[in-house]
Amino acid sequence: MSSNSGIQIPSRLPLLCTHDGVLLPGSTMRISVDTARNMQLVKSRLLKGTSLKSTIIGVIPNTRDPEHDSDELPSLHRWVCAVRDRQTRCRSSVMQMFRYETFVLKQFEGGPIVIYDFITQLAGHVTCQWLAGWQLAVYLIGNKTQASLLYLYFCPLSIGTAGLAVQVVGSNWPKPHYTLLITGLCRFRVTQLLREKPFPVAEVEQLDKLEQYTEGDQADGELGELSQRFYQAAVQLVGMLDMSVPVVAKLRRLLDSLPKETLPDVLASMIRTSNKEKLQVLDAVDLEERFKKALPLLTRQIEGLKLLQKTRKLRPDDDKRVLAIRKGGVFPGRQFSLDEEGEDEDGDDTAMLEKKVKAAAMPEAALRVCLKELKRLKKMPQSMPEYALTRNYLEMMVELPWSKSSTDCLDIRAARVLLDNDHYAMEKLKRRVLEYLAVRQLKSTLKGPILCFVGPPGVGKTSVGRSIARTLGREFHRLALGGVCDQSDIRGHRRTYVGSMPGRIINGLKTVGVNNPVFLLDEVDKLGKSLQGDPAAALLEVLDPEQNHSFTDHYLNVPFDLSQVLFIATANTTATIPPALLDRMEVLQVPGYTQEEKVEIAHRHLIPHQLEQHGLTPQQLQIPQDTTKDIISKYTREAGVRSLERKIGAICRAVAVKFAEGHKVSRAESPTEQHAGKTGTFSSHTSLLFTAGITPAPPALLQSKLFSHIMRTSAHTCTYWSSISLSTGPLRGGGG
Ligand SMILES: Nc1ncnc2c1ncn2[C@@H]1O[C@H](COP(=O)(O)OP(=O)(O)OP(=O)(O)O)[C@@H](O)[C@H]1O
Repeated sequence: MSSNSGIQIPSRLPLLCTHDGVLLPGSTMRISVDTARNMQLVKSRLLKGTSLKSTIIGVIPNTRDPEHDSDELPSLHRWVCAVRDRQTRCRSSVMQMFRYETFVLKQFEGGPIVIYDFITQLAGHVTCQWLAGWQLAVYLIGNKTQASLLYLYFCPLSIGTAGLAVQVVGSNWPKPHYTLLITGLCRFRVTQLLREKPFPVAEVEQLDKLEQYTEGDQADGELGELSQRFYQAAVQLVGMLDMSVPVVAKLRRLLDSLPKETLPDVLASMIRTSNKEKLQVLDAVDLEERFKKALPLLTRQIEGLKLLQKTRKLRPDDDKRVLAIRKGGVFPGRQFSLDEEGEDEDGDDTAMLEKKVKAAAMPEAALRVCLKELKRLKKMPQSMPEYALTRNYLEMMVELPWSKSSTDCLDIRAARVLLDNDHYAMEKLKRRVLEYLAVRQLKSTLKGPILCFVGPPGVGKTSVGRSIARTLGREFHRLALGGVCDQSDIRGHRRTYVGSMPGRIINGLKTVGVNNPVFLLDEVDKLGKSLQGDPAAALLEVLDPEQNHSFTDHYLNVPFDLSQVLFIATANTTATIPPALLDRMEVLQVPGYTQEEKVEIAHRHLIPHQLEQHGLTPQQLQIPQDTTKDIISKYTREAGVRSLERKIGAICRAVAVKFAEGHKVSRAESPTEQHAGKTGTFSSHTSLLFTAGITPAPPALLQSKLFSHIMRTSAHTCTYWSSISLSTGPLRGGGG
């Protein structure tokens, strides 16, 4: 503004009434324009005008509640009055009149008498939103001796800020609106409203003379002292901030170069102040009064900062909070505030995002795209729908593990032990996996092959995949491909689509946070096909070691190197896997288990696992091998062990119920206590079945449909069966 000497604002200004806050001279703010009048102003004045003058508009703060603000222009040119009998009527009746009994007063006598104390009283009762922005004058009319009758005269705040529209951005979403970036130049007073439609234009009187600031004549007397105190307070405030932040350093320099008269406006727009306080500063046409109004606000901010520094030691990562002042540039840049609480993220989040982009260690191509998007983002108003899309994109890009990988801790002996511990049998499969791991140990950049475990359900294909990840010390991620029939599930959507997202591969990488996890592509044989494309075809690129170093997800639109990812696929059959996909994988058949193997798997893995799952100890429940064999041969018919595990789970639940009930297995109740050895322990075949509600029934009963049904169903049913059995007296048969 200092260089603006000689600029005179036009004597006629179009008026923009805004709810967005109070524009003070020397500050810049964004104003959202969506009312019909304001839209008209933008269209016919800002967008059509060609001269500098046409970009200067008058901004009138309209702090009435926007919800209750009608399309009507605030009564700029009307005398709006209310009557109050000072003696008899209570204030609420004033309020009512204030709101509903307004009328046009044609004649009035006497001069304006502003009764300040009355205004203050009233201000407490009128919602601030409603009152603020209105200048209130009270006229005493009629017989001056009848002072009880008061006429209130309201006229809208006639002081506003002439502003230069620096940027106009329009959008049609969610409804047509413009966003203006306006820099405040000086105060003006509305002297006469010239027209109201299509947008208000008024005759104005310029209040702050722009050139007066540049003349440099030092004020003396009280004003000089006040301005010096204000300057020192401003220096103290800036000194409390982090000087390494560029905007703070710039502000410090500005404090010295700006004329002192401008400081109240500039500082009041930056520090934490309410709209009401800003209005008071705006209303203070007299410079001395303005300093007096703004100085307490500045002192309050300093005290607040001192308190904050006392209560909270600044940590290095707390510069984020200090950065909260970075609401853009300093005067005449964007309006910025020292608000630390609540909205610390908003203003500087693009700066944070930029930092994250630079720290993400992404390849050059990706970095270039990100920086370009970031540049666009900075220019975009936040209200634009594309703002959110671009932000989401950038956030996704910075979260991806471009060069973050876990270190393999591969020891073949340990791997063998681990695989043996996790899985019984499966010799062929384990041998091949060990070979694969051994080659990987020798050549860490091994490209392929991609292993595909094919076998019936429940034979441990998925859990071997998990074990491999554990053996390698890598992150594990399972992609369930069953039923996937849209290729964008794999490759993502292009960003032009509404609600676009990256594909599962990229999402999985984001979840695990490293670029070398073990990805288990579960059920590749159940991939579907639809009008949305063939996901199996999209997988071809992913699974081809020659191509997957530059896998391009449609959403990211930049290549991501998948060559470090270890892909393992599982399928129940190769018949439905597309040949091209099958060709890229090494198929390892995982056959079903024999009965003996199942018994071993049950006792080594499934029973301990189920006991742990049900909170039981091996002392509380021991399942004899005979029982396991019975369950395998008579109640499960499967190649894998999933249903066997379920049956063991059913037994555990039944036993858990007994223990939870504090059930003591007494001789009278349980004929099997002798087998159990001690009360509350279930170990023998008979006691086990008894406890699970599976009574050691005679062979005929064992074969019966009812018994099979019980074995197949829940513990609840089993308990029911138990009670029937108990009530029928001592049990016959059963072994142990
Ligand atoms: N050899 C084994 N040793 C130990 N546990 C096993 C073995 N085989 C299977 N299991 C167990 O069986 C359960 C089912 O295994 P898993 O889910 O891996 O089967 P799957 O072959 O992937 O089945 P599907 O084809 O239906 O996905 C798991 O709890 C697993 O631990």
